Amino acid sequence: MATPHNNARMGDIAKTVLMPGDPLRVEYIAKNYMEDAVCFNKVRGMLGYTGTYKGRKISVMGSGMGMPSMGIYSYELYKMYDVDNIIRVGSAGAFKDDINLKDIVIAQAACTDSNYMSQFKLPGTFAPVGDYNLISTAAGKAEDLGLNVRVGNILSTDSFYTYDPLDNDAWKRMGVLCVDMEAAALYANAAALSKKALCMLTISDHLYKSEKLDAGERQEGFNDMIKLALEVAWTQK
Ligand SMILES: O=P(O)(O)O[C@H]1O[C@H](CO)[C@@H](O)[C@H]1O
Ligand SMILES: O=c1cc[nH]c(=O)[nH]1
Repeated sequence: MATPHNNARMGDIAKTVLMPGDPLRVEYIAKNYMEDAVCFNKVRGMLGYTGTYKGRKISVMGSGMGMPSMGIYSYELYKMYDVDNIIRVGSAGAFKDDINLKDIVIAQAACTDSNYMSQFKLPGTFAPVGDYNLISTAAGKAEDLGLNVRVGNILSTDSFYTYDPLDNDAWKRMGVLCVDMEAAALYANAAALSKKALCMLTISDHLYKSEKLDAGERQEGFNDMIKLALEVAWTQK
């Protein structure tokens, strides 16, 4: 049962899917961390692989960039392919001064400047939150692996380039740790479809220190986060 964006058949995709924005990060994870990885999707270059990690079936698929793209791919995985858990493994720009390049942030919740939530027709403001079980499992596994992670509030924005730097200042003042472009849509879809989601991010840019990773480091420099996400995925049935 293919969709307009995914060629996989029912059963090709595991119950837990790791989801980076970049499809080349998908290939990197499949080839370096999974055994017997088989490609289930190439439509639009949005690669998807299923393989095993420590004997457990796990998939990895790209989301593309931005809330509409994450909205499509996560909806189809949850609704059409009966996926239970999506773990986003993304990159982010840091707001807080005590966060540095390559640090890992676990998104407890995701604020947004996007109109994505309007489709749910709520009589107020929705707070997109990660699944508590996945968050606490990730925090515990990070400790086991000796990784120093931050758990907190993030921003999912529609605009990578900010015309008014004061916008970032306002989020920073509210204790928001960093910015990505997809977590809020993922958390909202999980809530709407009674599924589970977690977003973890490696800091690729610091928006107040003018520091950034290059394209190669963005594609392949996220090994600690990938290991952490796989360890969390491994705990899920
Ligand atoms: O590295 P990924 O997972 O794509 O995440 C971040 O990088 C992209 C912007 O460069 C956006 O998708 C943002 O959320
Ligand atoms: O969304 C993102 C991702 C990485 N760096 C940023 O500044 N923003």
